[in-house]
Amino acid sequence: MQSTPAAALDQPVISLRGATASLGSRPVLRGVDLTVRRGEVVALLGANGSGKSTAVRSVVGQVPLSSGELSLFGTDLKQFRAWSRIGYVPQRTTAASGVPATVREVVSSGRLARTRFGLLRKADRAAVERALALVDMESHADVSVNALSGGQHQRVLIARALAVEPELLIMDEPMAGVDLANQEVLANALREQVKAGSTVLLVLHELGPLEPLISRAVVLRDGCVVHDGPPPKAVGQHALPGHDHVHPHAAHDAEPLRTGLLS
Ligand SMILES: Nc1ncnc2c1ncn2[C@@H]1O[C@H](COP(=O)(O)OP(=O)(O)OP(=O)(O)O)[C@@H](O)[C@H]1O
Repeated sequence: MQSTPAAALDQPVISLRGATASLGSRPVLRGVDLTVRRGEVVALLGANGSGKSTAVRSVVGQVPLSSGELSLFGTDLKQFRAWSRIGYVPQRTTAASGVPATVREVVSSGRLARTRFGLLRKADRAAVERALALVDMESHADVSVNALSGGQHQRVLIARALAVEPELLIMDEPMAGVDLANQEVLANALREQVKAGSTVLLVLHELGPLEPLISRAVVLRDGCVVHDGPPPKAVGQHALPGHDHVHPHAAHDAEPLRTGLLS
């Protein structure tokens, strides 16, 4: 990870203020405020279509805001160039690009943002090996990505994002379609990253094995933030799939907090 001047440590890593964005003619973000501070692990939750992916895609500059403000590491998006400080794992993709490539080659491609002229030096190669080890894929390093299972693809994509040694890791539904054994490997990899001081923003459908790592949850509904605080605990009947969540701190007569977390 790069060293950061002390003054910059106080700046939020992500500051999104009053963000609005549309896809086609559809308003998808309708005034979203999202702050992620250094060392936090923030889960972005909400029902299908509530705007979670759009929010993180706007954070990484893939969806332009129609209005509002976004700064990364204290720098306005328009001036921000330090993309190698951010590792991004998009939603539902595979590590295979159609071009024959090994696991190590795909993970190495994640390191290119840190290199000059695309040349991997010793430290770069070491970072690639560390990333492979974090997701427990060293033994598959020379295997073609075309021969991997869905869960292994996800591990390779996460290793590709980790190879850049990001200060901020953004992952969009990293556990989607991943079996339990692979989920455990990913949860361990994330735990190591958090221990090393990374800041993390995760889009999640349910907290699952990542729950112990989450410091704060932001819940979206119809493109608006409806909760920003402690992660909701799915308990009893509400832990069953299909149930809306009731927040444990809500007043007795309060409306249930419908996160869509488990729907
Ligand atoms: N290219 C597009 N053009 C128009 N509408 C879109 C486009 N992509 C997504 N949408 C719509 O924008 C809304 C928000 O989508 P988004 O993917 O951000 O939601 P999400 O909360 O991440 O959902 P999911 O949990 O299903 O991934 C959805 O209603 C979706 O149908």
